[in-house]
Amino acid sequence: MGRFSKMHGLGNDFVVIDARAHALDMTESRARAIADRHAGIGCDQLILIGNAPDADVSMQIFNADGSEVEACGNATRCVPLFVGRDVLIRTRAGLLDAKAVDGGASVDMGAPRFDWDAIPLAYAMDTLTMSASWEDLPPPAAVNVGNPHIIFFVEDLDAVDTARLGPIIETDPLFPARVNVNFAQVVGDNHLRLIVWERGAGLTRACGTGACATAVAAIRRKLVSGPVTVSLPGGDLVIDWAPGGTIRMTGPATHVFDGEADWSRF
Ligand SMILES: N[C@H](CCC[C@H](N)C(=O)O)C(=O)O
Repeated sequence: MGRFSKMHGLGNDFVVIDARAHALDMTESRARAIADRHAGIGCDQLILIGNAPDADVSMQIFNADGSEVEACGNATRCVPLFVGRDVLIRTRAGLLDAKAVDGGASVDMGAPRFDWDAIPLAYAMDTLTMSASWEDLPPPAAVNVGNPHIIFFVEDLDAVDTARLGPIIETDPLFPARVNVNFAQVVGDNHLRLIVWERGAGLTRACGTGACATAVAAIRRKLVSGPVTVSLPGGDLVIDWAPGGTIRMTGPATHVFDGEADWSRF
């Protein structure tokens, strides 16, 4: 039997497994089965905490569709709560410094990348205002914050059919690794509203890396100035970034319950 913790960041929910003492072979199909909300435990992402030679812990991230990915902002904020102290985390996107703050955590998410081949895109293009369009959406921006994001700034977020447009854009051939799709509305000099169709998970109640990417793109386009409050369906995150620097994300982290499971059954 193996223990797990059910946790979330603003309703973006996770099954967190401590694999430091007993390694667990996680495959796409096993991750998908665990994440299944009807036949499994249910989560947007599955998080495996392990050992790392150059950090306090390692973190592996699997989307609900089983795909292993580079970064997850909301889960990163849960790690200090899960481990019980501030931690340096080794991820596929690099080393992340996560410190517990009242009710959550503050994380240095590293520096954003903007080159077309760092997003990645299938061919060269300006990523501040892309020469690509989908239906009547405005020209987007693209940012890599460890994982790939495209950001549309719209006049009326409630008028956008995010559930229909999200999967179309996520799987567009312009994105060889697929993409997380961010729909944002500027609501103040330091305030954005955001809805995210996540690669490999669909519409979630919050996306930490999406909030980072969207705040960075808005600052680059001079639509807002930092620190930026990003209001997602599940609640608010505060993102601070200045050109040339790293991104600081601060927000809640919640432990819901612990459980036990026989992983061989998945
Ligand atoms: N769906 C993302 C991973 C989870 C990101 C999100 N849950 C967050 O809080 O950053 C991807 O495929 O890159």
